[in-house]
Amino acid sequence: MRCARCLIWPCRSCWSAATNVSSPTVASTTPPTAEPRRPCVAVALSGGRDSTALCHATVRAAQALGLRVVALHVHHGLQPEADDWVRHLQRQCGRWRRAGWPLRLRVARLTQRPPAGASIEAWARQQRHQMLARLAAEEGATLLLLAHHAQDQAETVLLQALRGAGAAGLAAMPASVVRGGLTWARPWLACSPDAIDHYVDRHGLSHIEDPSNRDPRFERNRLRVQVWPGLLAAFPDAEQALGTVARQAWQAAELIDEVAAADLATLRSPSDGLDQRAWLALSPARQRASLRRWLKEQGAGQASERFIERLLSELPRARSGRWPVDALCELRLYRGTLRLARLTPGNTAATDTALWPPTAPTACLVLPSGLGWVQLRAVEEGGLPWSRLAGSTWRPRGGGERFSLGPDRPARSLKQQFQALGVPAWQRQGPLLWSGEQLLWVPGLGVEARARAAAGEPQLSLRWSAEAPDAAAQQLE
Ligand SMILES: Nc1ncnc2c1ncn2[C@@H]1O[C@H](COP(=O)(O)OP(=O)(O)OP(=O)(O)O)[C@@H](O)[C@H]1O
Repeated sequence: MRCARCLIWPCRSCWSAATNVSSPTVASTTPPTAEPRRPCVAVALSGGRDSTALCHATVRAAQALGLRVVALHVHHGLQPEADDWVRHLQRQCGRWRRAGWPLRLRVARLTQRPPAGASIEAWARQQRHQMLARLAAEEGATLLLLAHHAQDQAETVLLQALRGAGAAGLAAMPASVVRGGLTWARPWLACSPDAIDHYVDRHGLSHIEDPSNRDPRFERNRLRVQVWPGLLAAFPDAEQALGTVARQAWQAAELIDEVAAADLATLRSPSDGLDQRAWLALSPARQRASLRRWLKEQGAGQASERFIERLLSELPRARSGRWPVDALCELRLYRGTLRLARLTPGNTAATDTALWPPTAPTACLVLPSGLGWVQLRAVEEGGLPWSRLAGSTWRPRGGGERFSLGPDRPARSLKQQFQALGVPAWQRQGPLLWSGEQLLWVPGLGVEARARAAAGEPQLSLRWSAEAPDAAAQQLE
């Protein structure tokens, strides 16, 4: 029997190491099922080709090893075909179970909807991961398998590179990571999709085709359809080479993090702030790394490259100051110590003022209340007057708003105008800019006719996006 590291068929020692299970009597929690208490492996099963193959291979191996398998499927409630997929999985898993295989299917349906302005892809991923972790815990599984393969990994490296990511982003998806007691593993991360195809054909496996995998609104699909075939034709080894980039970036990221941790041990003030003088004594590379790690430890998330560079240029001369990190927190320098201040709902006004209205035309700004990001650019005509920004506010679409495309054109509903201009659905979800009760600007439609700047007046154009243009590296997918 081949081992998981050699792909497709796992061996007893791999399962034992990954599940941390040394004897069949050990199971972490009581499963809500009448199954005998055998160690349990969970497989994240979308129903697509790869996870179907992984589930099939896992159950075959598990049967020989005396393990039980639970296939976890998350119904996002976003696509009309999703109910059919569940029925397909129930039939398929039912057949395998009747054949005596130690398999059980758990399906969970998400009841929440993505908030207005959020990236649907990122929201679905985050919700799916939460749900998978919960179901795995309920089933007593300490190992969860995902079916990403070498091409998925290569695509992730490329996408991260195109976002300008550093080592942590280029490290792409880890082959295995432990979170909250659950090991998330990708046993096929070095496996080519052709090998999976071959496996699917050999075992005559049926699987679903998710039409959203071809939707060009998603950057991964554009890369897969428009770029990947040409790239492989010109560089046949691209998949392996990009996999190597990921592994090397992972090692580099680990090293950077270790150095940062050691530096932080000497930089931290007694109140968990950052000592400005000690920090300034470091080399710029170590300043960057320690600042990033400290911000992450403080709960500020992954700081953007732009933000770190700004601090590196401004902190050496600063005696005091405030730097907004995002809508929820800001960095404050006072008496030589940097601290992260969390802006609670009671004092978010401070954040809003810090972030909006902006003072420079080239900024990329995070909007308050998770409404996304906006980029500004000075323009000569057809823009919004700078003077209109004072006192302006962002609000999600409420329904009933009317918008006029030109001075002599009638005001019509946003839906009609979006349709008239062929604005894609994802752009219609952005927030609207208001001045009191006057609508100023709408993503995809632009400046409202009555708000447009006169010739010669200083003016700007706006561009909205749900995600930060240099979005932070996603470690899980
Ligand atoms: N709805 C879901 N429920 C459970 N697991 C999922 C779901 N969607 C994705 N996954 C897991 O995440 C992996 C990667 O997701 P991705 O969206 O790239 O795959 P897919 O195109 O939906 O299907 P597949 O990888 O099975 O061909 C899947 O292989 C699967 O293990």
